[in-house]
Amino acid sequence: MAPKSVCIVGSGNWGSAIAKIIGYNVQRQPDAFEKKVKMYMYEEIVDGRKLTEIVNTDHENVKYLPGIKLPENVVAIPDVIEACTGADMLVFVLPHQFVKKVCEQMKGHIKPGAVAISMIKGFAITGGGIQLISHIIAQELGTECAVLMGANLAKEVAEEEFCETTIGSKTDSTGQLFKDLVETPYFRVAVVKDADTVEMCGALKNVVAIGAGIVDGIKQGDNTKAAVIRLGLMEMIKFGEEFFPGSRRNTFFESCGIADLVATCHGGRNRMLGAAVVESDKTIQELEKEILKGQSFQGPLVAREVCSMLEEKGLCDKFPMFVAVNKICQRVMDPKLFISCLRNHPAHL
Ligand SMILES: NC(=O)c1ccc[n+]([C@@H]2O[C@H](COP(=O)([O-])OP(=O)(O)OC[C@H]3O[C@@H](n4cnc5c(N)ncnc54)[C@H](O)[C@@H]3O)[C@@H](O)[C@H]2O)c1
Ligand SMILES: O=P(O)(O)OC[C@H](O)CO
Repeated sequence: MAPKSVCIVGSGNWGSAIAKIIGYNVQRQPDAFEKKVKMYMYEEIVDGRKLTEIVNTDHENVKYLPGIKLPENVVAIPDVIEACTGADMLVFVLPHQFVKKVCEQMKGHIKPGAVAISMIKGFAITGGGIQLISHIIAQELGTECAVLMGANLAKEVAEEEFCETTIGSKTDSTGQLFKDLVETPYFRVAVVKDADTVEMCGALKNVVAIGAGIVDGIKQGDNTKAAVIRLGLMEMIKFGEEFFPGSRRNTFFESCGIADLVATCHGGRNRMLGAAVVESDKTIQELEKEILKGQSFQGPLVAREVCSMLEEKGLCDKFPMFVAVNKICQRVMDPKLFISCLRNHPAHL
């Protein structure tokens, strides 16, 4: 079989870290993958130069993953149609709010038989309710779409610190193909079939991470944060029962579940946001700009998406932590009341 060509759709903090892995891995497996990896990059000017030009000349994404050299076979392309045309494998790694628009541009330009994977941690709300991003990609582009989620803080992965991740794929062949593309000695991949639960975990942990940050902001310690992680996990399992029936309990014990909760609740950007919301009066947008300098917090948007579904279904009482995080982000609840929400959690009744 001819080597497969790969296109990465996205080039932020995680997009660049995964591009480093893929760029090296395709070189190690020339029979399986084409050497050139195309990476769609949303164009912007950094220090008077185009970011694509910086990446293609200096081989570093100075804005989103500074200090990390990218392999020279990763080529940044500002036109998503040019980037995806002819690709056999599409790796989606954009902040979730941009996915629909980018897919609309790609529609009609996808190679027949191409397969996709989503590394995006979020949901979309459509007329039909809450939707998984991988389902949107599959519907829009007519491709199979697997997912990859895990305890994977981008900087640590880019610095080659050991971690695990979970690929969820309904077919073994696609799961294995993407495992071959991304696995390294420091980035270990488990493949499971329960893809929807894997993806749901990746999205919901962003909300719990804000809760962990709120605990830091109100100066509570590790016991309280552990309670947030545990109660968050309970709400994630409950959310699966309500919205994604058939979830397997074991999936929550993969890297995409408990491990990502632990990592994000200690070291993630959404945790930082939770603390900042307590410590300052600024809006989420102002905090995003100030703290992340162009990167994106996914948690507030996911909290809003989740709570709009819970309200519609009359389920808010069963998910007090998700609801409280959303209200605190919306500035309609005093963060000091977060603890009473934990104290009165239905898991204690
Ligand atoms: N950063 C991490 O540690 C990490 C780890 C695992 C998963 N994730 C997930 O990966 C996804 C992508 O996150 P990230 O960290 O790579 O991105 P990021 O937070 O660095 O986001 C910035 C990216 O968005 C792009 N962008 C801005 N405006 C755009 C537009 N209008 N259209 C298209 N793109 C636009 C920017 O060019 C940049 O590439 C998210 O769902 C995130 O939850 C992130
Ligand atoms: O920095 P966060 O909070 O977006 O989390 C990053 C990753 O999802 C951690 O696995």
